Amino acid sequence: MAKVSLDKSKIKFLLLEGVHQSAVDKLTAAGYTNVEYHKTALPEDELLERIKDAHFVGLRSRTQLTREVFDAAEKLIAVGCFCIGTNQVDLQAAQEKGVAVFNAPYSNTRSVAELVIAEAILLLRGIPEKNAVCHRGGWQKSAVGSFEIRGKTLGIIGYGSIGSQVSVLAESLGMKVIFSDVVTKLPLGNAEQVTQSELLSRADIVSLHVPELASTKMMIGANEIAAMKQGAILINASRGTVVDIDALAKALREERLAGAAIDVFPVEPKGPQDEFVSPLREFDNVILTPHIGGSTMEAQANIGVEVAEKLIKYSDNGTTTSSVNFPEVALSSHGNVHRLLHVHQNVPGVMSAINKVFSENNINIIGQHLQTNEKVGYVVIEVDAANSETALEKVREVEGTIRCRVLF
Ligand SMILES: NC(=O)c1ccc[n+]([C@@H]2O[C@H](COP(=O)([O-])OP(=O)(O)OC[C@H]3O[C@@H](n4cnc5c(N)ncnc54)[C@H](O)[C@@H]3O)[C@@H](O)[C@H]2O)c1
Ligand SMILES: O=C(O)CC[C@@H](O)C(=O)O
Repeated sequence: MAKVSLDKSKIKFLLLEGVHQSAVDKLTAAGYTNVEYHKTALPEDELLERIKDAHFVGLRSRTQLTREVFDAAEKLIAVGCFCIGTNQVDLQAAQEKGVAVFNAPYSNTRSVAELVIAEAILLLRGIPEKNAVCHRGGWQKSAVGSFEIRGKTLGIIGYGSIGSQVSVLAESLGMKVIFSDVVTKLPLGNAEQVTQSELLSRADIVSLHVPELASTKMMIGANEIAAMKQGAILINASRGTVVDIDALAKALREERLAGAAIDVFPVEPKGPQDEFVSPLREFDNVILTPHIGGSTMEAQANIGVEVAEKLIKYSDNGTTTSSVNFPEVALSSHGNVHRLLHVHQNVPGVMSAINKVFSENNINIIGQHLQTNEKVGYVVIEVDAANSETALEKVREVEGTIRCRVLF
């Protein structure tokens, strides 16, 4: 019988943006030795070239996987975002091509939460300006404008994995926490859910922890900043599209806000060779960081393992648990049977056509696992080894098929 399950050594992993070595180690230990590793994001033309024969791609926040890239990526099976955000990936295009996308939803959340708390303390004490003055030879020894965070009100917009951890840390330091979210959330500790407008009017520090969505684009603009307390502080470690930077710069220039900490920007340099351009560079009372909220050794090592494991499981046995765009199927290893992984448009008639292939060709189905979302169906069919090649050939012809592969 012809070999239809791809040899592991032929499965190409394209890893970009310096994902942690732990990912490479995991892949290698699992038998995936064909790993092409790049320390940076690739220029678009090079990405289009390198991704052509890749079965898996791993990236962080700088690589844009557009529809054009998916069109070029003829062999792509799955994408691993070695981070939380998946806004850099055209999830719709991925789904239409039958490409599963995975991320690491928790591994760097503590790192972001710690940074936010540190920034809140530094900004309330006016440390960024005092530090800048010292560097220039000055000596601003004064308590004016310096405050403890104890007793102050922290307003968290987006009470998810990161927002809720910031909440717990802030309360442990004696802060009062209020939060707003589009979903009703169980408050941790003594935190209180309020409307966004109430939050803006009450908080001494506003910290943003929402994902990049059409609904969060520019959600903090001139009106929202005007609604904040005089002398309040804004922290954004979510996504650069969430805040109107020009409106923020204006409020800082007018001394409406006492300071800000911004980790993410509408346009971020592609790498160290590019200049970081922002109207916020002029302010000593703004902490500017190069999108490193989640960049700690602990977080990156954990992310490397977590995402590599998800890619390995999908490659080895078809499991899609926790994919962000794909129906979730959890499978154990397949022993002696062969496993067909069939991705199809979720329209009436596809499953009956697939099942007809098996009955008409007298192929016994040993096991079948089906999950769907509104666009895509993912069915895993276990068959006897002797029948997998015929089954693969026939189900590939079923109308509505997006892709199909076999594992053994
Ligand atoms: N700076 C960094 O390095 C860094 C690191 C990790 C994550 N992030 C960013 O932080 C974001 C949040 O991460 P998370 O793990 O807490 O995500 P999460 O999905 O756990 O939480 C997001 C929360 O925002 C809420 N939300 C969505 N739209 C909202 C709106 N319009 N108003 C109020 N709440 C809204 C959601 O209901 C959810 O509770 C990520 O999507 C990512 O973009 C940045
Ligand atoms: O590592 C990165 O580039 C992105 C980190 C962060 O924004 C995330 O979404 O997890």
